[in-house]
Amino acid sequence: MTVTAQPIVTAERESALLASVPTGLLINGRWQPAASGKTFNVEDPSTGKVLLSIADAGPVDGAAALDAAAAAQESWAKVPPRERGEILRRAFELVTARAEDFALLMTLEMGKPLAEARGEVSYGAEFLRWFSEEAVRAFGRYSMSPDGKSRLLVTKKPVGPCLLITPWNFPLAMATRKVAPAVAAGCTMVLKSANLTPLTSQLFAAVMLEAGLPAGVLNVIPTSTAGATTGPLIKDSRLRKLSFTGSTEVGRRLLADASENVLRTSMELGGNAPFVVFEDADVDAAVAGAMLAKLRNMGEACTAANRFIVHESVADEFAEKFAAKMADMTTARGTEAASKVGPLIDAKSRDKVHELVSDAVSAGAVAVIGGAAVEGPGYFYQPTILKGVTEGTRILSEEIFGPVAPIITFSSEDEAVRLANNTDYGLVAYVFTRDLNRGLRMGERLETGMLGLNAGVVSNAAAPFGGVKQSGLGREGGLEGIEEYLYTQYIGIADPYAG
Ligand SMILES: NC(=O)c1ccc[n+]([C@@H]2O[C@H](COP(=O)([O-])OP(=O)(O)OC[C@H]3O[C@@H](n4cnc5c(N)ncnc54)[C@H](O)[C@@H]3O)[C@@H](O)[C@H]2O)c1
Ligand SMILES: O=CCCC(=O)O
Repeated sequence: MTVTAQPIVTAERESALLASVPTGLLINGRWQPAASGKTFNVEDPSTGKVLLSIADAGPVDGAAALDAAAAAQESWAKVPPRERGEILRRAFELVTARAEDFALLMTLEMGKPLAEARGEVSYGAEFLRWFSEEAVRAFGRYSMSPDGKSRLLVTKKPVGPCLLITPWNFPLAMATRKVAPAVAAGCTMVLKSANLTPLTSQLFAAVMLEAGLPAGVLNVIPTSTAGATTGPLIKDSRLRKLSFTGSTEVGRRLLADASENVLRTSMELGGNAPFVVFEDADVDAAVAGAMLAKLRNMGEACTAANRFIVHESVADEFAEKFAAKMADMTTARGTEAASKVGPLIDAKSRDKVHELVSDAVSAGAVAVIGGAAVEGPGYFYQPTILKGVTEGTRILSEEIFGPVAPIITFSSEDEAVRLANNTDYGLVAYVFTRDLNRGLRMGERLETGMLGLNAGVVSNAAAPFGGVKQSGLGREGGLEGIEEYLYTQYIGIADPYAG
């Protein structure tokens, strides 16, 4: 749908916000230029225009950032948990107070509609609040050995300096989901933000300093040369943990690099979520869930439903109702009043989405709606539904990362399970059914780290987020999130009653 321009923020407001974003590297509490003096451009994916140029870290800056993190580790680990929690709580209040700035910045650099960006601010800020509460609960235990002859003291300690690498698609939440538990646990950090969307991390780091985080605890090194800048850090024996969110392809390479020093790792990788609609589902509820699971973040989410596996008896009704909702999804710059779907992140991503659609169509699929890029500036793609997709088509095995919903049908529960599990990924699945036992059976049979039961979104700071198979290792958020930044130490104590 074409719309007349009706921006809800002025150009002056955009410029003023951009002018307030720190453009340096954050090393040891100071914003500074890259040692090489180099900068790189950050672009608006709705227009292709440059928003800002920021310092471009290289290996020398990476080393300085790790020096700062390593030097701060001992004193930071001694800061009382309550104090660490209070810094996080203040950061939560500050991000919330500046919610409009964070939302607009994400819309500008990443493209998501402003309303969605506001949703990400709440989601991202919640990790700060959640871990402000968890900071004081990293308990160990004291117990008697089974033979009664000795005592066992088990404590939790911060793992030490961490390298955090984040993707471009959720510029705030992917950073807070790592930084908050690391702060709570008492770890120092080097954050390598995504080169396509580094601005939100810059503003977030400024807020962390304002909240009272001591110099050196969080160091931020945006860079256009990710491998060259972070590679030496992964090999440095002072680094104790790598937490990566991004593609399975890059994660696999980093895991190999991390094996050299036997680093602790957390890997939040790609997904290929099945969205299963049974014949007994409430089809309207399934369509509402599908809109969320598919169109949240323009489909650029690891949790995005990638394969709609629909019972043959309700497939036509589901596709028609889904298409009617998709037809209302106006594509426009996220600052436009009418915008419901923003641009994809770049031309490469948009072209890859179209390649997958064309491949499916040439194998016999039919576009119920959409099926093409949107003409004009920016990297917009039409919300698309494909019917009659056949097993073995590329679109069913690769992450689409765009607003495209391929539908494949099934006739029995066993077939639905087989189709859903037929992937190397295992992040999340969605199941729509009115039969609770069937829902629980699907939970037991599906090979995923998370399941949305009659729900199109599972993301929640209080829940353990993460996958199995090639979707990753470890969990972020929930009670489990802080454990990724702690190690267990055991002290064996002689029998206190012995002579
Ligand atoms: N499981 C999750 O929680 C989760 C969350 C968000 C995104 N993702 C996944 O992320 C992908 C999209 O994000 P992306 O395109 O930014 O992924 P990506 O793997 O291309 O990049 C992720 C990050 O790694 C950096 N990077 C790339 N090569 C590197 C190297 N050799 N050494 C060090 N760092 C390197 C990038 O600069 C970026 O900061 C999708 O596959 C999506 O499913 C997963
Ligand atoms: O892209 C994946 C992260 C999505 C989320 O945290 O909800």
